[in-house]
Amino acid sequence: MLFLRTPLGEERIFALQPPFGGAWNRMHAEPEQPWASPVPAQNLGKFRKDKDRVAQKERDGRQQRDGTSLSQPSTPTPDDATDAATAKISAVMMASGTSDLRSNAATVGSNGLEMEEEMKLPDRQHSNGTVTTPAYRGNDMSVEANSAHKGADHDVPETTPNGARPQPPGTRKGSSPLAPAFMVSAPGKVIVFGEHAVVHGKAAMAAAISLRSYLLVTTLSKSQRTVTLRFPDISLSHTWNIDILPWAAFHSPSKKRKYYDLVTALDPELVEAMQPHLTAVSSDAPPAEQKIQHAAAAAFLYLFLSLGSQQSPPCVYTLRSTIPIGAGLGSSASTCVCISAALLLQSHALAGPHQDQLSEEAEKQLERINRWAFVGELLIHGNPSGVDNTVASGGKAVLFKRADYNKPPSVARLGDFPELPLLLVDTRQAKSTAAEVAKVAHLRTTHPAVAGHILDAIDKVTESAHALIASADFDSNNLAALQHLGELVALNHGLLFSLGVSHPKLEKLRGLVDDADVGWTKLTGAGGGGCAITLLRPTTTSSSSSSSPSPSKFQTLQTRLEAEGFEIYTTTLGGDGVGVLMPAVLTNGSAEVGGEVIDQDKFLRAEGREGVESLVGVVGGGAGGERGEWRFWRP
Ligand SMILES: Nc1ncnc2c1ncn2[C@@H]1O[C@H](COP(=O)(O)OP(=O)(O)OP(=O)(O)O)[C@@H](O)[C@H]1O
Ligand SMILES: C[C@@](O)(CCO)CC(=O)[O-]
Repeated sequence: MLFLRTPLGEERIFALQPPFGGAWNRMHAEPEQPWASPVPAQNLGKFRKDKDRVAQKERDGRQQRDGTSLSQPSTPTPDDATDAATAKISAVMMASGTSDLRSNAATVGSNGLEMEEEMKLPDRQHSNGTVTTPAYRGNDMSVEANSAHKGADHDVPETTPNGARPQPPGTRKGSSPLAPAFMVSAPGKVIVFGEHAVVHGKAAMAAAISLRSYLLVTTLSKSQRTVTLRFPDISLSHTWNIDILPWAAFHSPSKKRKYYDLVTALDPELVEAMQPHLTAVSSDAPPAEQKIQHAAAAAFLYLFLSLGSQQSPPCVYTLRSTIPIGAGLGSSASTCVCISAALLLQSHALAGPHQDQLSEEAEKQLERINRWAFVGELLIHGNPSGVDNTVASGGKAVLFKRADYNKPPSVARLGDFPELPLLLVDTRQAKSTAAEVAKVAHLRTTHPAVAGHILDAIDKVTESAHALIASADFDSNNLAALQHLGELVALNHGLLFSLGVSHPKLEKLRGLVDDADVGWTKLTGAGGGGCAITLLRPTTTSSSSSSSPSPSKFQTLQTRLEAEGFEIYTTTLGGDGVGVLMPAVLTNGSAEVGGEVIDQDKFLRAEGREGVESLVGVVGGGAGGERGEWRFWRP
């Protein structure tokens, strides 16, 4: 039987900050947008089962199915071979500290992004007397992408009437080396209190989990004018020709957004301009599968067109996740955070996380990533509150509230976790967040007074839980305190059930846990399937450290849960948010000089969740501890 734990291995939950209001602030219940992708449950279930099979297919070199696919980036040209070798050498040199590519960092702004805000970042005085300018130095991830970028910039011809800048076939760019591959990673989350109500302006309490998505960014030879997605978890593999993408629409003066803008809604004209480039994605896949793939592709493409430029380096973006998809654990938000962070890094709009980074600087970078991740979530969910991407960006635990969608949300970081033993179980009934959120919006239209009261009641539950946990004398080993919190958990579930977002499998799960009398259970995330959390009851009434029900009770429960086909997850609560591995090289006990270079092939070949974690996991490595090569923005 497994628990959610803090990174220190303790079972804890949050010490909360200032009180939050319960006002009914906003009815944010627009109908689902046409580009949002309700994900049919049965298909997501299939994807989860098939994850490894799909990865195998990728390994077997399955060809892309879409009509617009270009040459497979994995088939190297002689130029590629030279560039790839150079990139590997650069990566290893960087990893072993024998190369200083930082001097390349001076070129900025060639990506079309506005750079003036970045220029305002304060220089930092180090204890040794040196000063670094955060955007361009330190352990600066953005630097290396620059060389490829600059080369592209020089050779770009005038635009054609449709705004595209065609590349003459066979054109050989300048001889700058390829940017080494790098990775980003972001966590999933559990919502402890307040899901759905948070979409309607109430507060929610949520924490990062240790299940994560990992995105590998591999730069191609400049002679290839392509951008490729390889998302094997959802059987998506697609290549676009960079030069024919709708840059003119996205970069017209009235449409172009700055990398630090707060974008709270999608631009329908831009969504429209993207459509022809999405229709070719997985065009021969079954419709339900295609919806899932289109949602992910749309999120990527909108961000790529917003943050990149026609001079963006040709790249392959390979994503693998250990988070079950459509299970309420924030898989989409984690994906969007990875994409946002990678594109912002490539656009030189972020200083990579580095030692001695000031808290406010880290916060600013995270905010930037989070804002664009929210835009990705708009494409997948239609109407997200932003809590998932906020946790996936910043990690740890938060009390989140978005009263006004035109303003940034209020986010109180919950720095300290009181002990709280939780059990996380997945019904493996896949669902669509967009569909569940739309259900609640519909209920608000058909039964406004009743639905309004239910949402208000959820707000009160979150408020009470916050007050309880934040109180100085809260002790999760104390039965009375835990009983009180547990009752709030059960109340929250009952209210979510009333909103119509539970599922027979979630009720079955709850029944089994109730029968075992081990604690209090609620669904977590959007519901309609997916996961539930159980706050475990202590076996003793004393404040002893043994706060869990007896092993035999657990054993019986575990057997019964597994017999129903439910899956019990091991994870820790409150870990780091988005992280960067630049270059994509890990020690991994490798005999390779400078460490093991993580390339596409190795990454795709990693077997399942364990394989991904043991190859690249932010925690994993030989001793199972944190891998020091991963860096995080830590506010
Ligand atoms: N590993 C992944 N690879 C590619 N795309 C993914 C991946 N995980 C999620 N997605 C995208 O996100 C969508 C799932 O989002 P959805 O909101 O329905 O589930 P969730 O984020 O897991 O749950 P919740 O929002 O309740 O936490 C998928 O349809 C897909 O488009
Ligand atoms: C159901 C919901 O409240 C949580 C999904 O994880 C939706 C959202 O907040 O965007």
